[in-house]
Amino acid sequence: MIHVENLSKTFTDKKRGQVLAVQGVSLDARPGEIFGVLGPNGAGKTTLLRMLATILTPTSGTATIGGYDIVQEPEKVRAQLGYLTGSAGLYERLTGREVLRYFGALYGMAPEKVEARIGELTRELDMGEFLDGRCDRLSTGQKQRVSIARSVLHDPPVVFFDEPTSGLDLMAARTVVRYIRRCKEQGKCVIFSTHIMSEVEALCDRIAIIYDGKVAAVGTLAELRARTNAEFFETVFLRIIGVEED
Ligand SMILES: Nc1ncnc2c1ncn2[C@@H]1O[C@H](COP(=O)(O)OP(=O)(O)OP(=O)(O)O)[C@@H](O)[C@H]1O
Repeated sequence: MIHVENLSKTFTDKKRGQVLAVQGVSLDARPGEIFGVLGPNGAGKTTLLRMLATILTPTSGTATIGGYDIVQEPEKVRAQLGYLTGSAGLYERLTGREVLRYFGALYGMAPEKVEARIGELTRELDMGEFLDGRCDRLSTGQKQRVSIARSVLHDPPVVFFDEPTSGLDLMAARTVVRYIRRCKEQGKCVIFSTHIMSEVEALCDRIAIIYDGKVAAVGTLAELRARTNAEFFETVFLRIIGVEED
């Protein structure tokens, strides 16, 4: 479903000069798989996802989503994709339901289809109590659920969740994690970026550890444990990125 080959992105920064944010990343992810992208701050996770979502143009390399090339066929790629970013703002004066209806129209969905999806997502994300409240009065966790609903409203086969639980309390994070599992059950290909080890352990079928813009390792949890001869996932991670443990 996702095929990435030797993808790189270099930024030119006034102060830092050339920033090699992503360097020669190759990976594949399949339908029904939760693929974790794990790495420390600044590793290049967001840049990688933004290239795949056709928001940034790669400096070199190629990638396809559902068989469509991210540079040649960006509209087709976007139709296959739901993308939840940390910075997604909601329209404060609208209710959650109004936001979803508005985005349904932007996605070009028929109104009946939009209403049916809103019903489904209200159940799946437990939004019944607050969907008709104005967005500026919602809690952080409630806003996040509306943002998730907005990003998957068109029922895309591929979803990217970029640090979806960041800033959420335990209960709100659990709702999001449950929804990510549900996406997998529905056969979607889920790319999940985080630096929270416990979420990776609980959720991901396979994991790419990104460090300094490169894939330092990719595999199942069991494969990564065997490769590093470690059980505790923090130790696995530190050994892969070559940092000595205390
Ligand atoms: N527009 C830009 N111009 C210059 N440098 C950038 C730009 N966007 C990102 N970078 C740099 O590219 C590198 C990778 O950043 P990126 O945001 O992809 O990392 P990340 O793994 O998502 O980190 P975090 O977990 O902090 O979100 C960093 O050094 C960052 O400062």
